[in-house]
Amino acid sequence: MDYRGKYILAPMVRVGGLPFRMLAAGYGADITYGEEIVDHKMLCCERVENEALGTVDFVDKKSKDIIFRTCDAEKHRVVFQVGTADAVRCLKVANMVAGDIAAFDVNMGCPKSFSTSGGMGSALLDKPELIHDILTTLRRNLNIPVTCKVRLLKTCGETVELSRRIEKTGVSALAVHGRRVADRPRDPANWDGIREVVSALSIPVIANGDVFDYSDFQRMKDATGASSVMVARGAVWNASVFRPEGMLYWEDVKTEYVKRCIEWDNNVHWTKHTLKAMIMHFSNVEFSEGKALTRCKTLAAVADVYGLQSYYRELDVARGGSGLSRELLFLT
Ligand SMILES: Cc1cc2nc3c(=O)[nH]c(=O)nc-3n(C[C@H](O)[C@H](O)[C@H](O)COP(=O)(O)O)c2cc1C
Repeated sequence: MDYRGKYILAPMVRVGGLPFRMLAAGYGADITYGEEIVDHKMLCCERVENEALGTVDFVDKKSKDIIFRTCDAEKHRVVFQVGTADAVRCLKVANMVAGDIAAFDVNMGCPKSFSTSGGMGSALLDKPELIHDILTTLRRNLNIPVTCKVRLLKTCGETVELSRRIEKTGVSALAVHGRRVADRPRDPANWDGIREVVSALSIPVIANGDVFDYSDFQRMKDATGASSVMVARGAVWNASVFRPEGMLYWEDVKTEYVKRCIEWDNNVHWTKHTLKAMIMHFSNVEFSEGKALTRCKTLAAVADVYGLQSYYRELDVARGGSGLSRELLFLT
């Protein structure tokens, strides 16, 4: 995987499933990260080849929930992001997925308590020895690129020092979210802070924070000197942010997203969550569309809200009545 000159879909919990990644890639995303998945959760999974859908699924052995779904078409660009605080567990997860992905990333930036309370996410930023242990273990044992994603530390000097230590582990790239742990999403991302890291390192740096428009990708590259640029919220609000020709109307992008969810038989709860995140930016989930979505219990019902019931049925028939048709049985 070459990390230079790439426009990248950021990891996003409950958003970055296969349908959203394929949607973003269709609009031009070069690399697409999956959502962070905690190592313990992955270790309860088994790898299943889903012939009806043409996907590889990592399925929880007990609940049968699909924890990670991918497919051949994205194998060269999908990055699996793990939440971990332990090198051995992390390597076990990496070995499970390495044959199905392009690169393996460790989340060192999440400030949410569900992550930090387990010593994961941004809690790792205070533990450079553990970071070293995790990254060198992965590097020694994997044949695919290993990367990590961090936030800025309290001072520029601290961020640069940690970034240099990370570089020494042999990672292929470092993603830097230009906010500190205490910053809120509404606080402006500190592009100058990212530039300091870029100046100090030789490996590609992926700059992240406050890209909302296609022109922002180049603006951020120019301002930071970063090799590549990553976008999160801008992509949720309109995944066609990756289109060089300009963004498409957000309602049309939303309908395309529903089609991708039907195509890849997405979990209905995740589908609704992402659609609501899209709606919230431009409108209000208390309006009729949001209320109709809240009532949906199946993907077929979501398809109905967006006038895609025949699309849903066509795909189901084409698959000879697989996972989708099972869902329809519940409806009748
Ligand atoms: C809905 C949502 C979910 C996120 N989940 C993750 C995640 O799983 N892993 C991660 O490293 N960062 C996660 N983030 C942080 C983003 O990847 C990104 O660093 C942050 O939103 C800043 O980029 P932006 O200004 O383009 O939104 C998430 C952000 C959002 C909005």
